[in-house]
Amino acid sequence: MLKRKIYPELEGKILINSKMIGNNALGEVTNGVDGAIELVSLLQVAATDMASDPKIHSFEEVSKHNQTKDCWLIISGKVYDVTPFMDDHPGGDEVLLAGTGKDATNDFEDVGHSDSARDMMEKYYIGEIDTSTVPLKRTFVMPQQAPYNPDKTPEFLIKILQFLVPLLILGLAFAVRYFTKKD
Ligand code: HEM
Repeated sequence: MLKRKIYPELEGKILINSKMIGNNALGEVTNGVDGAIELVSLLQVAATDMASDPKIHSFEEVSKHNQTKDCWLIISGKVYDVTPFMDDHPGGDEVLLAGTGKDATNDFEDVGHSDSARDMMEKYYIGEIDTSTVPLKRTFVMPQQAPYNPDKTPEFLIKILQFLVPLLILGLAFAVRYFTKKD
């Protein structure tokens, strides 16, 4: 018969992607067959809990964490608290800070992060983003074309001058000729 044992010390610190962390807990549990079975069920419960009940954060809440000492990022619908990673990020803390207050997925993907960088993210995962609270991306709107200007005054004036100026020159030429002939 199975002897059920409870491991309160395991609570909240056992699972990250099916890998157990915490040596004490692992040692204690694997010492006995009963314990191992219990551990499996504990892990299953924890895994189910984690999978079915991630914390949902609103965009507004996440956006408030926008400092070096308190920095949350939204990447691919997930929320990461990268505060402990600020000093160690190979790309520097400034790019991480610049990724706050928005969906940083494109920033993250544009860099072409390695698989090990992606594995690392699990460490900082703190929940999902409530997508309905994320403001729509600002899309480029073509500026309205300047309305057609029906006022053709300058063009009209130029056309008249183009016609009048040669006439004036011609008139002047005739006048000069006329007066010089008289002399
Ligand atoms: C949880 C989030 C993040 C993690 C765990 C992470 C991790 C890493 C790691 C491990 C590298 C080294 C290269 C590699 O292995 O790919 C790296 C490089 C880099 N990261 Fe991140 N990163 C994160 C978010 C971001 C974000 C949001 C940006 C914004 C643009 C960014 C920008 C960069 C840049 C520019 C480099 C290149 C550094 C270089 O090669 O000169 N990272 N990141």
